[in-house]
Amino acid sequence: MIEVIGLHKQFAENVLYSGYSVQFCAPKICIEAPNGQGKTTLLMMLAELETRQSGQILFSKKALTEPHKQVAIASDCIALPDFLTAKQIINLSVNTLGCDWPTTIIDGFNFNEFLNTRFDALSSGNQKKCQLILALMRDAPYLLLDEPSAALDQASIQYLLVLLDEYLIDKPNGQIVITCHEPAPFIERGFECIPL
Ligand SMILES: Nc1ncnc2c1ncn2[C@@H]1O[C@H](COP(=O)(O)OP(=O)(O)OP(=O)(O)O)[C@@H](O)[C@H]1O
Repeated sequence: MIEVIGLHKQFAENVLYSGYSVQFCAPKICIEAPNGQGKTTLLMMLAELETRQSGQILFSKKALTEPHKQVAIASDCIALPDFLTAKQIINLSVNTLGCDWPTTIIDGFNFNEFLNTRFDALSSGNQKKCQLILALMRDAPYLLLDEPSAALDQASIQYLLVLLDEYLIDKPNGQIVITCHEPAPFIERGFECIPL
């Protein structure tokens, strides 16, 4: 369970969260809220890639000790070295995090033919696939996906849904949190929708 307690977050004068508390109890959560409400910022704070002014974030009642091992996140907000090819970027994760080369996920997303394309030359859907591959290959117990279906073709959305169906099977304390403006397919697959 992920628990946010008394969160305060603002950018300059823009207060996004003031004394915000929430418990994400269901294994699969979909956060739905209008543009600009702070969904991406919340995911980034959960992954400790964005600071907060105050408040606590607990995972199974504890603060994270090794965020890069415990949490994997995919978001357009996370800048990738876009002068590298997709294969080189994936290899960075293989080498630095000790993950296996994600053959099955790359095949599932029909991404093989784009591996030698520079990230900045990929289409938006293929950039999204690359971000998802990088997060999913880490097999972390907590998986955070920021608008994972945005820009994906239908076949890839279906593949993602199957992957997410199976993701938690070997992770009894794991959780998936996504943000999504079109949550219907995720709700059909057992995601609980939570407003901010
Ligand atoms: N690094 C930053 N510096 C300043 N303001 C920021 C920064 N990151 C986000 N914001 C602001 O915080 C607010 C919330 O942004 P965020 O991206 O979290 O919203 P969101 O709910 O994910 O929106 P969307 O549905 O459009 O993706 C916006 O007003 C945004 O401009």
